[in-house]
Amino acid sequence: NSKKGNFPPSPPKLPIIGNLHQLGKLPHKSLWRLSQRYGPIISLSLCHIETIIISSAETARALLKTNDFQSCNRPQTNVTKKLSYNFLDIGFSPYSDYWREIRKICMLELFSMKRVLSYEAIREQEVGLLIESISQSASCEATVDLTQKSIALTTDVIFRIAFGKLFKVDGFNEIASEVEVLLGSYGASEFFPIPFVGKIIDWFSGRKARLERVFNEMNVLFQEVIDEHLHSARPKPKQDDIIDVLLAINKKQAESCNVVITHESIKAILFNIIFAGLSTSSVAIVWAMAELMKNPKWMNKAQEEIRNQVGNHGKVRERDLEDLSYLKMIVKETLRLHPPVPLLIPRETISHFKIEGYDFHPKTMVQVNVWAIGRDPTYWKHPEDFLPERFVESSIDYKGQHFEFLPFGSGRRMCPGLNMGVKIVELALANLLYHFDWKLPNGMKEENLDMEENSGLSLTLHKKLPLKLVPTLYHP
Ligand code: HEM
Repeated sequence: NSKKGNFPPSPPKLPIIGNLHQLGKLPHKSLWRLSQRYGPIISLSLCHIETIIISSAETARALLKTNDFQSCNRPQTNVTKKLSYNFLDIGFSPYSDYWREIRKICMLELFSMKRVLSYEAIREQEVGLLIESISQSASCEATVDLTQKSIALTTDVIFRIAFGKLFKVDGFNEIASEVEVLLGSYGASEFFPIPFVGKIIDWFSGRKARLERVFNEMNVLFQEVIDEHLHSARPKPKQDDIIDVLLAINKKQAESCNVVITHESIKAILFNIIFAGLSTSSVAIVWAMAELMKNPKWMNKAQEEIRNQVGNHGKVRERDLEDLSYLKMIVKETLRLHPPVPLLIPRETISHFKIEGYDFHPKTMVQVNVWAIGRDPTYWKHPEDFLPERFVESSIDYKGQHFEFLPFGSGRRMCPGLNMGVKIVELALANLLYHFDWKLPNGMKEENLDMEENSGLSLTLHKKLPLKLVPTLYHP
């Protein structure tokens, strides 16, 4: 290593693999333990990749606010390159004129509050169907797999928003989990000091073939829906879906825009929207319900608020959500204890800067452990407890300005789908609590409900075991 300077503290390394073995099965937890020992800025060598881990609100602010521009690149891997159509997307594309332009267009056209609200009917209909299907189980006191139901809900909502219709794709859940694992892990070609040897290892281990297969399946699906949209016989939709919006930009932009949104860029953006929106929102619904099962007092309080507010309207509509302040606190508390993306998406530094006297050299990978920050006793009383009340009369929110609470990140790379994600989580949760009383199956006690996180080579933090509950229909 030829770089000089004041490096952050680092745990002892092994030859070749460096600190790789210290990541363990749950990297956010292992890194949290290391930060308690070595401080809020630590440096690790993951084979030959230099990585800095940030684990306090102050250092997160210094990175994501003070040095946001200097650190807003994304590390490039074979997986992100392939799945993002050679970096034509928003999430994995390096910082560039193209990325700035495409993110600006998407913020205005796809993620604006107006656009998010335009999909209200889709969310309400899909949540209605979810409630209908759970009601059937409730009528015969059958157990419901809420993990599977939440994934089905968010998939259907995102598909309808993106493609304009439901698309039942055989094996889509497998593609989705393959994408998650590929994105959340590194292959030998990234880590191995000699890239050529790494490529051979990835070839023999089957990783390369998995990537090709997943990409091809995803590509066929995206091409099919784009072709359908281009087909002149397609009836004019009541409201534009994401492909309509992007195709319209593609048509009119040639004269006015610095970058061109091609069909490849549309597929890359679809890749982001589908995979960024899907599991993040569904895991938040699952964790919230699991925490409420563990804390029946909070469950009752939430149900009381919702049932009083909604009365006998028969369902919670999006316009009711504004008045459900306790429900909103539950969502915040869930995102604090179980941030769906616990280490954010890795950043890469563009130029040199210092935080707390430590040098950050160009091309260093940086990860922010928002899971650890959300449990830091410096900012949170009883940090391990699920206490929605902590947000009463608190101005703390998740919009990237309170660095002790960053479930959507902060700065230039912050999640643009925040409004879309929060709307679906709040609406689904409110309706699950309005329509049903819930108990654990087979007389299980709250304290025995398993809250283990999944062992995870995935960017998203899942509950390890599916959440299975027994619903009883509530009659207003
Ligand atoms: C509860 C739901 C969600 C959570 C917790 C969440 C969280 C995040 C986080 C932590 C990041 C990385 C931010 C960073 O690196 O600083 C991110 C990025 C992103 N999210 Fe979300 N997200 C959610 C829903 C969505 C939805 C519904 C969409 C799209 C419809 C979406 C689209 C994106 C995109 C495109 C990026 C990449 C941004 C960039 O690199 O410029 N997210 N999200």
